[in-house]
Amino acid sequence: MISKVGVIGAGSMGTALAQSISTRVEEVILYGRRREVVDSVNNLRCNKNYFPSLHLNPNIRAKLTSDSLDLADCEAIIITIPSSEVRSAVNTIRDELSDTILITVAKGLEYPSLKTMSDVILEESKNPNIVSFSGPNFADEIVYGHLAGATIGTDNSSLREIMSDLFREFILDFSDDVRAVELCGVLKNVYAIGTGMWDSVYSNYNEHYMFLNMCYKEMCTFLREISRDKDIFTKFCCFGDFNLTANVDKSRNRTLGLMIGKNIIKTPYLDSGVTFEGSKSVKGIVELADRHNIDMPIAKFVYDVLSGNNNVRKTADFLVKYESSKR
Ligand SMILES: NC(=O)C1=CN([C@@H]2O[C@H](COP(=O)(O)OP(=O)(O)OC[C@H]3O[C@@H](n4cnc5c(N)ncnc54)[C@H](O)[C@@H]3O)[C@@H](O)[C@H]2O)C=CC1
Ligand SMILES: O=C(CO)COP(=O)(O)O
Repeated sequence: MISKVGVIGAGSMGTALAQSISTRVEEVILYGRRREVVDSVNNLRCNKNYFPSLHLNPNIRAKLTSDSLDLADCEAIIITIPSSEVRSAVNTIRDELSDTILITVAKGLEYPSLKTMSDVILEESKNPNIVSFSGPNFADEIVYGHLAGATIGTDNSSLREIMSDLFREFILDFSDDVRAVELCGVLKNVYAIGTGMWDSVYSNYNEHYMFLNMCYKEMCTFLREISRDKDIFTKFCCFGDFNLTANVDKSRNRTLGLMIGKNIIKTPYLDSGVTFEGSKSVKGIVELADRHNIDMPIAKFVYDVLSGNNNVRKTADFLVKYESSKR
């Protein structure tokens, strides 16, 4: 159904999705900021900064975001850059976005607006054809064509059909609450950091799964308040992605929590250049929770430790006492 797709962001997820959908469409343009990445895609047929040993399919071409983009030719555009960059990136190209489908993959919340990326994209582009794509998806597995599940957020049935065709490499489920799908991705990053912190202090399986359960309960309490989709809890974007990111050491967010807990990284945590989405979103999640009067001690734990206001051991002990006091 779709023949040409633009992917903004030639990092891990951008390259992975470009490779995945290239089997379904005639042409994929991968838009990158760095000349060396664009040159390696076009001349060596690989993205040497992210997946140096992967041969990219021949219908993937790369372009510099600073050049003329010709985005108007693309029937769909997938936005795969860190959330903190989305507003300015979309603003720069807003005149070319009026007729396309915009797919957001970024798992972050804007601060201090507390807007999800679909809100940000709508505000900047004025184009309502926005779909959220989220699930338990490590880019380094997608890029090699391994099976994966994802949730498509859209309330438009024809977009649903188009997405089913475009992402045929995935097992999909659907939600008509675009924002809830995105918030699942934001929340699971926060709890992945928290679980990493917790696991740096408590190392038994019982302790790990007790905490994991507490995190999921807190995440569900938040979603129950915010989500129009009452079945969101069993979808890929929620249960699957929460588990993947909190449990698997390949997750950057979980690794950040582990490294802080083991004193490899000092707090207050300052931006390192690595895409640790949860560290940027946690303050917004804590404020959203306050706004809706939702008790979220674990999100506060993560925020307190990252901002240097408390250490992992003390805060983990506080959480145990807090949970016990609810009896
Ligand atoms: N890597 C993964 O397994 C997954 C990542 N995501 C989400 O996708 C988003 C991107 O993550 P990754 O690809 O992993 O990050 P990454 O750090 O691997 O790549 C991000 C890329 O975006 C580029 N970039 C930044 N600002 C840009 C701009 N204004 N214009 C063009 N390019 C720009 C950077 O140069 C970098 O190449 C994040 O929100 C992440 O949570 C979602 C699912 C899985
Ligand atoms: O979103 C992801 C998997 O679904 C990637 O997680 P990290 O950003 O923690 O690596």
